[in-house]
Amino acid sequence: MSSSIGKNLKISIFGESHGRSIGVVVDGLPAGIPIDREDILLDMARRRAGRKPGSTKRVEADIPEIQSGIYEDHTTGTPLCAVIKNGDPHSQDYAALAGKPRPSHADYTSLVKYGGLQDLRGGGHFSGRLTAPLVFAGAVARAYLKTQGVVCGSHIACIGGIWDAAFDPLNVDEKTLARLRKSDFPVLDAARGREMAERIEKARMNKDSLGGIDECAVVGLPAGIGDPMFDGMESKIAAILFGVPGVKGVEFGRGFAMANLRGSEANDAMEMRDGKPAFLSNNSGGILGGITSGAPLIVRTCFKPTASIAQEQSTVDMNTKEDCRIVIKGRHDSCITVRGLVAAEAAVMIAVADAMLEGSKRI
Ligand SMILES: Cc1cc2nc3c(=O)[nH]c(=O)nc-3n(C[C@H](O)[C@H](O)[C@H](O)COP(=O)(O)O)c2cc1C
Ligand SMILES: C=C(O[C@@H]1CC(C(=O)O)=C[C@@H](OP(=O)(O)O)[C@H]1O)C(=O)O
Repeated sequence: MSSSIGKNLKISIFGESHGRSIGVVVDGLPAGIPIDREDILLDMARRRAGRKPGSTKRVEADIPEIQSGIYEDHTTGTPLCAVIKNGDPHSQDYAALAGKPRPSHADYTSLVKYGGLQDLRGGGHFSGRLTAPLVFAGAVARAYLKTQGVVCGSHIACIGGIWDAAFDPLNVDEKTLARLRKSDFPVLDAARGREMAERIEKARMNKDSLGGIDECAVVGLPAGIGDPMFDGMESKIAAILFGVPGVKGVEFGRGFAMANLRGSEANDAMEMRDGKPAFLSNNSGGILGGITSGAPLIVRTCFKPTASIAQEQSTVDMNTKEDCRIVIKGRHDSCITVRGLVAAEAAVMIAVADAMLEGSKRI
């Protein structure tokens, strides 16, 4: 099933952007995970549209209504279902777009696949709105990871050519991760953050959009989590990340920059420190052979510029089979990277929790 994923922690996301509601079923959670409602709501609020730079003006409460799986603030061990209402759809914004695919949204491909039977309002099931239930599932995964001493956080690494400082890949400070989680525009260097926000506003004024990169770190992971080949940490994480709408690239550690390094520069040398193996660098991003090394896991996610821009654009009329021009009305993010960060972080936490819930491979 395309909107379901996971081996040990299974998630299944349902709904359409302008339907009655969206939601998720999370299965495979152990019983007894303490669930702090406020902490879940913090992640929901971080993703929610609003006054964040680059955000759509669509106003949704994004309060998950728990249907099952949590009792007296603990997981019960049975399937957890949460439903999130859609309260503010403006479906009339999409009426003029019927049969005229927005360039670089999923309109064309979904029309071809479903023959026009798909719900095109607000992008339907393809909408970034579906990351609200993903973020809920991620927040539950966060609660499980907390019981294991594992913490995850992110910052905006790059928007519109402006780069934030990078995480120190060997030593990601948990206090910094906590601070970033409380910020509407999480960056390590505030001045760079202001420049990014200005670029987003400039793009919006020019009826345009911007892409960007988010950097996520997972700390406290023991060495030895994950599996080789197709169930490796990179595969698991990337599989969920590429399910987030707008994601076009994922890299771990030094990622694509590794292409231009020598082995002597790229290798993460080791030494014994206080009787334990330790790394002198972390270019591998905490993963070797698909298995965690014990160094922080570092993953960067590239979001494309939002497809729905306000400029007039060329497309085709699928009904008349003629070229045409469209002007997209409605409320759109001018930079997905800002709110997408929370969805990317959720994807990483779900994948890591899935791997941690795998049984031991040794007697
Ligand atoms: C949080 C979030 C918000 C998004 N907001 C918009 C938006 O307002 N307008 C838009 O055209 N695309 C938006 N997107 C991206 C589209 O949903 C996405 O580009 C589209 O479904 C096609 O999928 P693809 O880009 O992965 O191929 C958003 C994505 C996310 C994760
Ligand atoms: C609703 C959300 O984001 C939406 C994601 C989105 C898209 O095409 O992905 C398009 C817009 O939808 P609409 O046209 O209905 O306003 C965004 O507002 C949300 O994140 O909660």
